[in-house]
Amino acid sequence: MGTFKIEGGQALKGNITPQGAKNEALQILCAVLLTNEEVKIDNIPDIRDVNKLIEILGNLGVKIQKLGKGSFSFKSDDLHLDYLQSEKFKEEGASLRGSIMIVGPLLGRFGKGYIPKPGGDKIGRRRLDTHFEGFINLGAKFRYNKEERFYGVEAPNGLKGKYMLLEEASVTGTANILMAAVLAEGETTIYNAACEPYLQQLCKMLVSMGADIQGIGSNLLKIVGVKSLGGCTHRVLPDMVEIGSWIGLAAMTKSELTIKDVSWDDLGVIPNTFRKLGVQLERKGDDIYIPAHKDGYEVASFIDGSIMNISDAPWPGFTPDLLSIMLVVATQARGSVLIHQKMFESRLFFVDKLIDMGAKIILCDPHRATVIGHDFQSQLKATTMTSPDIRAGISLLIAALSAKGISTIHNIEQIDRGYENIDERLQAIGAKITRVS
Ligand SMILES: CC(=O)N[C@H]1[C@@H](OP(=O)(O)OP(=O)(O)OC[C@H]2O[C@@H](n3ccc(=O)[nH]c3=O)[C@H](O)[C@@H]2O)O[C@H](CO)[C@@H](O)[C@@H]1O
Ligand SMILES: C=C(OP(=O)(O)O)C(=O)O
Repeated sequence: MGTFKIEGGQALKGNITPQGAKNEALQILCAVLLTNEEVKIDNIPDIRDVNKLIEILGNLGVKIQKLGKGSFSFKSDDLHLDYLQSEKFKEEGASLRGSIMIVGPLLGRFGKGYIPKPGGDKIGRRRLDTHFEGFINLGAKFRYNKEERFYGVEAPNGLKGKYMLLEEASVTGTANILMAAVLAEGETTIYNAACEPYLQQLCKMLVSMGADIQGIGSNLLKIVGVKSLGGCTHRVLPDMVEIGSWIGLAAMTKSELTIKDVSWDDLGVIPNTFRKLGVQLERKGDDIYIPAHKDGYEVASFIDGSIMNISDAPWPGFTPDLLSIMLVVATQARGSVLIHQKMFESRLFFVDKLIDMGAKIILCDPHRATVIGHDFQSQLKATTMTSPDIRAGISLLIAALSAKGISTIHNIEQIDRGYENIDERLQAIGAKITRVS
């Protein structure tokens, strides 16, 4: 189990450039399975989850070449599909969430796809029904081995396009069904599709490979299947959750930071949601400039004077992956705020650690926490903690960087799952953070 030691309480300063987006990279990498031609991808983040997926692709027989930092070429012209039945795959496929998205492209191209119950954060139930109902709609036969927790879909006679209304706008579910539908016969309609920028990016990549997709960016996708897809080049967007993490870090440590090349137009409500907590940020070209919040930041109130509420919703709503960061930023705001995590059931339990550090938080139930901000009248106190999931992990790291004294965070593999080289990048803007094991 890896550990960070963090000496908090110092203001940071400088520029930080966000990595390529983890959740986009996971979709895009799975799409390389759809063609036997070469696909070149730039701005792939060097993080644990992405590297694990690249390893799975390699074991499946994809020819992979590293062209430079974050830049890879993939060629899926001679796949070893028998790997999908191996014990090795059962272990490797189960180690991250993103691996689930190999099923759609494999089913679309080869008429069969398999996956063990995927991993990812333990943040409550994470059902896969939307994925498999979508494949069944396209004509696949579904089987599930309960003992081994191993899922399979098969369509030896190919897939047929269909109208479907998804039960929920699942991000990976939409990506998976879409990647199967692009090679199905006839027209598929996916209503209540997830439509976040990373899915739009996947759609654009598929179109550049020769797919026919209408409605990109909306929750109604119309796909006309094609016989085969060709190669393409694609660049991954900057990671909006990392960008939000750096905004939160700047506010909590009263630091002046510039976040470079953020692709502002793809950030949706993220900048304004930080403004609800009183965090000032300015657009400068495609950068975000955050001044040092010397006098702190004050929570806004609703027009009717009721308590501010920040909650998640499928895109274009506020991403659930930034709520833990909002919560930690709220601990030093002037005013109170209700954080409502609607999607996941067990993502707020980490507040215990913040309470230990002196934060004023009432966990109302597993989905809601009321935070009464300190307005920097009282600093959080350093402590020893263990990171339960990726976003709780980064939130605890931000808390530790703002706290007085030396904190220790264990299980930092959770943070490394989604943040590239985080210790060195934070050291470059003045943070006192060391990786001790
Ligand atoms: C690898 C990857 O890309 N992971 C992301 C992906 O996970 P993932 O695709 O697994 O998440 P889903 O979009 O399927 O659903 C997330 C959770 O929200 C619930 N739900 C979803 C849609 C909806 O309309 N109502 C609803 O309640 C689901 O029941 C589930 O508990 O999307 C999540 C939601 O943005 C993010 O937190 C994850 O970081
Ligand atoms: C929940 C997350 O990731 P995953 O879906 O990979 O567990 C996340 O990135 O916040």
